[in-house]
Amino acid sequence: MKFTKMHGAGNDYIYVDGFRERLPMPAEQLAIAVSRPHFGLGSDGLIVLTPCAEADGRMRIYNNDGSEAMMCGNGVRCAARLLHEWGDAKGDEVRVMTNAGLRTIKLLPDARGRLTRGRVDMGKPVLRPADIPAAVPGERAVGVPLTAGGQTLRFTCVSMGNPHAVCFVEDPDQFPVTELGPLYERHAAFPNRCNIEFAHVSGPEEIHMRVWERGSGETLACGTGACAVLVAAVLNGLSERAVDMYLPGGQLHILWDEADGHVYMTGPTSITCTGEWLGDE
Ligand SMILES: N[C@@H](CCC[C@H](N)C(=O)O)C(=O)O
Repeated sequence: MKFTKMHGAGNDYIYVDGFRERLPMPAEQLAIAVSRPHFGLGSDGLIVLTPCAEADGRMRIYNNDGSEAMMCGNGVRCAARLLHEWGDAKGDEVRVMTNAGLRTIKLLPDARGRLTRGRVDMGKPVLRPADIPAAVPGERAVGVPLTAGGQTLRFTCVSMGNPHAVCFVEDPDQFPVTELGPLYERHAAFPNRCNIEFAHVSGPEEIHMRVWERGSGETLACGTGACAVLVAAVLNGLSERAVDMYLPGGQLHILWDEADGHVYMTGPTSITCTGEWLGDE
């Protein structure tokens, strides 16, 4: 099976061209196999692109534990670039169908004039707890206290196609993300588990964050997570509606547009390598 390894701000996936390649095993099993460091290729998960009548391609995303997610913000930029480079999408505006609906990506030139950057219309954030889903009372989950590991933290919950819970802390670099992340991922308030973000607003247009991803553990970046953090910051009156988001693997620009209520994410894509998976075990 031929593959492409890509990352967006350090969030790395194995991409399979399902237009022309056949998966050698069910995608859930393949995601676990290819993602394993040392024994596989090492990645945050697997992304499979296939034909779609209503878009330039369909994207399905699997975390490295084999669970399927609805959306991947960093992945959808990489998917758009691949569909463009493979010739399956004509022009620099690419439409990708995801389990969370259609996403449109405008490919943008980098400093060398190559179309490696992407601006994604991520749609409207979902704020009603029942739709996230988050089992908390009220119309919106803003600053809700949740207890895990003997301490109580306040979370703002947002779905960007997948569920996110955002906690504002003093210093994300020093925060025990790998200790508390897994406890909150599986907290009773989140019936489908949850992606957990720890963020610090360092200026009205600048936020630093780390993320514990549902099904993948701590990753270097999460696109839907960065969008959820901005929405949470605005809902808590902490930032402007457009910010530079700094993650351990890179930087994204996020805007929550007042006019149409959509969130727009702009960021990079990088191709690490292409190759052939033999899975000879
Ligand atoms: N890294 C992604 C999100 C991947 C899915 C997530 N772990 C989930 O299970 O919801 C992104 O860039 O958005």
